[in-house]
Amino acid sequence: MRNGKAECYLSIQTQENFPANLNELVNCIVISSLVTTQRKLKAMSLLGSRNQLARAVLNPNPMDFCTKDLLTTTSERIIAYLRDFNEDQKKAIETAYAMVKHSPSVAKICLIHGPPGTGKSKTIVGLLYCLLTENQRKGHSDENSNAKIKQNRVLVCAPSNAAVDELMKKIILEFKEKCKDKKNPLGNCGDINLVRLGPEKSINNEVLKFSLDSQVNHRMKKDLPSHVQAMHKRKEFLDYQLDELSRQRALCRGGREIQRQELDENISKVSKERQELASKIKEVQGRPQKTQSIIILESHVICCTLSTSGGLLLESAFRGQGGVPFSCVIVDEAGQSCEIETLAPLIHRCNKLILVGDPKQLPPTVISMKAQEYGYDQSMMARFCRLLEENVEHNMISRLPILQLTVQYRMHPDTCLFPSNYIYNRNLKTNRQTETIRCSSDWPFRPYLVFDVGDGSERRDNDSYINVQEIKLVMEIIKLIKDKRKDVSFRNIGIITHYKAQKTMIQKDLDKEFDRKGPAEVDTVDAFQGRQKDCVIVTCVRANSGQGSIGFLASLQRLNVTITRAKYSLFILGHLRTLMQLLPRSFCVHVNHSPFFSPEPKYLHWALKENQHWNQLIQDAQKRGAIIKTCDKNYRHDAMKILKLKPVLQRSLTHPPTIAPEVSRPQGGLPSSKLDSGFAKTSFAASLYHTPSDSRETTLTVTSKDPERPPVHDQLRDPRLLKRMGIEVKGGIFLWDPQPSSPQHPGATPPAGEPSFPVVHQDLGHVQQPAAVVAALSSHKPPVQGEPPAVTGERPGLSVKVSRRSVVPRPLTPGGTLGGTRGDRSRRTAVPRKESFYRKAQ
Ligand SMILES: Nc1ncnc2c1ncn2[C@@H]1O[C@H](COP(=O)(O)OP(=O)(O)OP(=O)(O)O)[C@@H](O)[C@H]1O
Repeated sequence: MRNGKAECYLSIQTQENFPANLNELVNCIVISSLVTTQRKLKAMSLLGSRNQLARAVLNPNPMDFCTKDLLTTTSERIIAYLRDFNEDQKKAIETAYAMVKHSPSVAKICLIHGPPGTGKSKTIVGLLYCLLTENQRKGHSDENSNAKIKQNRVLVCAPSNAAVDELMKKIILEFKEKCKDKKNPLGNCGDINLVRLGPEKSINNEVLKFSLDSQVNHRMKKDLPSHVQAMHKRKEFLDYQLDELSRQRALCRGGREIQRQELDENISKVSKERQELASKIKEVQGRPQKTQSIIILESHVICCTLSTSGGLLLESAFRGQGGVPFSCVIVDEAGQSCEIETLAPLIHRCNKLILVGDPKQLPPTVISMKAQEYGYDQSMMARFCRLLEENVEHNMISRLPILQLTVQYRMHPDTCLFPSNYIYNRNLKTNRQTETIRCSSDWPFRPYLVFDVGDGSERRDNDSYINVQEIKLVMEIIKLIKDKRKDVSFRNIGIITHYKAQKTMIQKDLDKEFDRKGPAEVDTVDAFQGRQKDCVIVTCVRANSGQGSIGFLASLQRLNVTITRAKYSLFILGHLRTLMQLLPRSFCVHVNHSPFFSPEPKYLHWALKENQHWNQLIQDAQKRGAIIKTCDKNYRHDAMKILKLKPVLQRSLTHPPTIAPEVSRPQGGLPSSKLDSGFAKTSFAASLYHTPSDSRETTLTVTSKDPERPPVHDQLRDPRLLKRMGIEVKGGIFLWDPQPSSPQHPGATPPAGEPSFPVVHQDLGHVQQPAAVVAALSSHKPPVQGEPPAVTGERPGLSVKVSRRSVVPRPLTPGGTLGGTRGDRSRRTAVPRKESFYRKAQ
C-alpha cells in the first residue's frame, strides 16, 4: 500500500508479437487464480514422498480397503451412542473407527457409499463423535496436555465450501447437544475444539464464528493491552461514522453542491484516519500467524475444502511438530471431487483415508472437454469403486470392501422405487418411519407422477433451451399446490430444470404470478445436488420429436440427482416421445448418408444408449400407471391429478421389502391411480410408438431417406455426453464402450405381452455390432438378464432385430421399499435444509 493505493508487481510472459520495450499502458484482467492449480500440482508431486497411501492410490488392490469383517472392539459407551444409528451406519462407523484406532500404522482406505438421504453426514458425525470423545474428562485426556501432541485430530474436507458448511452444521449440533456439562464445555464446540479454514467471505454465516479468522480476532482482542483495545474501539467508531456519512452522501444527490463537498471531505478525512489506525493496530498487535497456528494445533476437528487442506496454512502450523498431525482424513462428497483434489489432504502424511460419497450422483464439474477426455472428471472414489466391482466380477474377491448405506430417510417409497431398482440394484430401502410419515394422508398430493406434455416443443435461446408449454403446466401445478397448502413456500417446493433459459423464464413467471413472493425455488439440477424439498417439479424441456437428442439429460447421474430430491411428491414434466426415443428412423437414415457419420453403425448404438435411462424411467412409470398425458387445453384440469382423491393412507406400508413382488402395482392404490393408469395405458404408449402386434420378432430395416431430418452433428460433438454414454472418441473415431455406465436393472422392464409397450426396447444384443464393438464386448463378463447380451457374429449393418424376448418382464420388487448407493454434493448450496412444514403436523 502506498499513498492509499494498492501496488503490485506483475511479471508477464508473452508468446511473440509483444515488444519488449513497450511504453504504453497495458490493461490486465485477472481471469482466474492459479492457487488451486498450484496446490493440486504440489499434492501430486508430494504424494510419493509423503504418504504411505501413495501405492494404494496409484495401484489399489482390495487389501488396501477396509471391510466389514475388520475386527471391532467397541466400548459400552460407543455401543450406547450408536443406538440412534441404523445397522449399516453402525457398521460403517465401527469399521472406520477400528481402522483408525486399532492399526494406526497401517495405510488403509475406507469407502462409505451412501445413496441420497441415507445419512452419510450422520455417519460422519457419528464417527467423529466416537473418535473424539474417547477418554474425555479422564486423567489421561489429551485435552489438557500440550496441544501439539494431540492424537485425535481429524481433518474433515469436502470439495466445496457449501458442502463443508453443511457438514459442519451437523457436527456442531451433535457435539453441542452431547456436551457432558453444557455450562462448562471443554471446547468451543461442546467438548471439542472445532475450526473452519478458508476465506470468511466463502463461509456460511451460521458457522462463521468457527472460522480461523474470527477465532484469531477474538483471541487477539482478548489478550490485548488496554491501549490497543482502545484503538480497536476507535476503529469501530470510525467504521460506523463512515457508514453514516456514506448514507448521507447517497441521500443528498440532488442537494446543494456545497453540502456534497462537505460530506466528501468528511468521508475522505475519516477514511484516512481509519486506514492509519488499521496499520498501527497491525504493527502493535504483531502478526496473527502465531495465533493461527495455536488455534489449529488445539483443534480436534479441522474443516476446510480439499483445496485449502493443501495450502500453506496447515503445513506451516504443523511444521516442526513431528509425527502425523491427524488420526484420519475424512472426505465428504468424495464422488464429486477430482482425483487430484482428493490428494491434497494427503500431503500431511496421514495414512488413513475415509471417502464418503456416491459416485452414482453428479461427478465433479469439469468444463474442459480435453480434460474430460483424460478422465479428469473422474473422482478417486468412483475409480476405486469401479476397480473393486471389477474384482468381484472376476471373482478375485467375494465381497466388495465398500461399506454401503442402504436405508434412506428422504423419499416417499414410490419415488424411491425407480432409483432403487434401476440405479442401486434394488438396494435402497425406505426407513419404516419415513415411509409412514410420507404415506400419511395429511399430505394432499400424490407422490409420483410423470406428465407427458405432448404438445410441448423446445426452443433455442442462445446456448440454452426453453419449453413454454412445460412452463405453463408448472405454473398450473404451483398454483394448485399454493391453493391447497397456503403454508408452502420456496422452502418446500423446488423446480428443477436442466436449462438456464428455462430457469430464468420460470422465475419471471413466478415473480409475475405471485408478486415476487417466491412460492418455489427454481434451479438447475447441479445446484440441487445434496438438497431436498417436500415437493419437486422437474421440467425436462427437451422436445424435438424428430431428432431425439436430450443433451445433458442423458446422464444417468444427473437423472439420479433429479429424481431423488423430493420428500413427499415428485412431478416430472416432459415430452415423453423425445425422452424415451431409442431408435428414431430418420436418425438412422442420417447415419447412413452423412459422410460425417459414415464409419459403420456405431452411432446407431450411441443413439440407442443416449435415452436409455429416461426410456426405462418412463416405461416404469407407465407400468405403475403414473403417466398423465396432457396438452395445452387440459393443463389446468390435468394438474388437478396431482391431488389424492381421498385422504386415506397412500399405500400399504411394505417395509421391509421382503414380501412377494407385485407385478403391476397401481401407484398408491388410490382411485385416482386407477383412473390415470387406465388413461395412460389406453392412450399414451399407443400414441407414442407403433407396436407391431402380431410378430414375435420384428426387423426394422433402416433404409429410407428423410429429407426433413435435421442434422444431428451437435449431438455427437460433445465428448462429455459421449463419454458419459460410454462412447470414446479416438482420432475422430467413436468407440462404444459396451459396459453400461451404471447398472441397468431389469426391474423396470414391462410386463410380458403388455400391448401398449413400445416394442423398440433395450434389446441391444440384437443390434448388429461392428467388429470393434464385438471384440470389446467379448472381453466383457457374460451378459446378465437385462443387460445387452453378447452379440452375434453377423455382418454389421443397419438392421435392428427387436425380439419379444427383450420385453419379458421381471417382477417388480415389493411395492414401496427399495434401495441404492450414494454420492456427493459438491455444488451443494449453503442453504440449510429446512425441516418439512409437514412434519410439524405429525
Ligand atoms: N439413523 C437415522 N435415524 C433417523 N434419521 C436419520 C438416520 N440417518 C439419517 N437420518 C436422517 O436422514 C436425513 C438425511 O441424513 P443425512 O443428511 O445425513 O443424509 P445424506 O446421505 O448426507 O444426504 P444427502 O443425500 O443429502 O447427501 C436427515 O434428516 C437425517 O436426520
